[in-house]
Amino acid sequence: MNSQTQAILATDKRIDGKAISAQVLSEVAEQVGQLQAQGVHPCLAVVLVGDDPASQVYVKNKLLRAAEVGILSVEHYLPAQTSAETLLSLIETLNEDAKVHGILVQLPLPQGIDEIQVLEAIKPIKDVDGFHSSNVGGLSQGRSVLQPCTPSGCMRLLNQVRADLSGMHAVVVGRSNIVGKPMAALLLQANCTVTLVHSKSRDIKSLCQMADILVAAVGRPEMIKQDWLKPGAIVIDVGINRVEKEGRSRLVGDVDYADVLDKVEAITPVPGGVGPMTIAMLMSNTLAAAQKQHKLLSISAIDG
Ligand SMILES: Nc1nc(=O)c2c([nH]1)NC[C@@H]1CN(c3ccc(C(=O)N[C@@H](CCC(=O)O)C(=O)O)cc3)C=[N+]21
Repeated sequence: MNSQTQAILATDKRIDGKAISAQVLSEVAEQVGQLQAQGVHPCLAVVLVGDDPASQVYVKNKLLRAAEVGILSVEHYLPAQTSAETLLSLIETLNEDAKVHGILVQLPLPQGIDEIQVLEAIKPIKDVDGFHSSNVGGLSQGRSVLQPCTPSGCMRLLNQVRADLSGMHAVVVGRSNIVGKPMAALLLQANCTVTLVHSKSRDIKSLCQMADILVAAVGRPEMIKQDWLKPGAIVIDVGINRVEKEGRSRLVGDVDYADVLDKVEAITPVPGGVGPMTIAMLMSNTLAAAQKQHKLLSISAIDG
């Protein structure tokens, strides 16, 4: 095999999150256009507390994507010392503002603010992150509710490789409320056998070796190597780790991409995999929230 063929084969295995997110965004843009024609202008409110530089970059990217698909946005930047009362009263104002369809409070919040209390204050129908207990519970019951963006983006990427995931063994590494737990719920809904692995699990490596689908969401740079995988596994890498390599700052995932590439059927790169999908699903959720608030979408289970 010459190196060019090898390169093409290698690219074939790469699940192109950038391209797939562009597809999602163009579908969203089209539907936003239809809503606008009916006089509804979908609008996302983004709240950022404090001055974490990574959060500022993420928020900026979200606002750029919103503008591209025709979703309006309002930004609220609050200082790190903001009290819980001030933040809660802003959320109340946004809840009551009929022009605002989606509310996103960027995480993590500064220390001293109770994250759960803040997320619970957002009206479930405007909860485009899917973090309110009503949406978390609805997801676990298999109802059609607003779903967390990163896991739903991962499902979209998986469905690009296989339309039907029934009976596959999915191993999710990491049990966060934002990724691991909702990811397990979505995979279960797609009829996978699901193993949720975490820091207290015994023999993590051999659990990973059982995976037809491996979802890595632990935040440990390049932890997963070739010998952790079953041949032909499908790998979704949620990790975004900034590391110093050859004197430069680079982003790497939780999976050692170069090491595992030969062994997998398909794998998401970092960057250009799950990250762009997360933002695309946020736009899709904002559209769905606007449709629902104007009774143009019959998601029976999302209520005010
Ligand atoms: N309430 C809330 N909702 C979130 O969805 C949320 C959050 N808080 N806090 C932080 C995390 C992280 N997150 C990312 C979104 C896009 C990329 C992304 O687009 N990444 C690019 C690279 C970006 C870069 O170069 O840094 C990529 O992977 O290709 C990454 C990370 C959303 N989050």
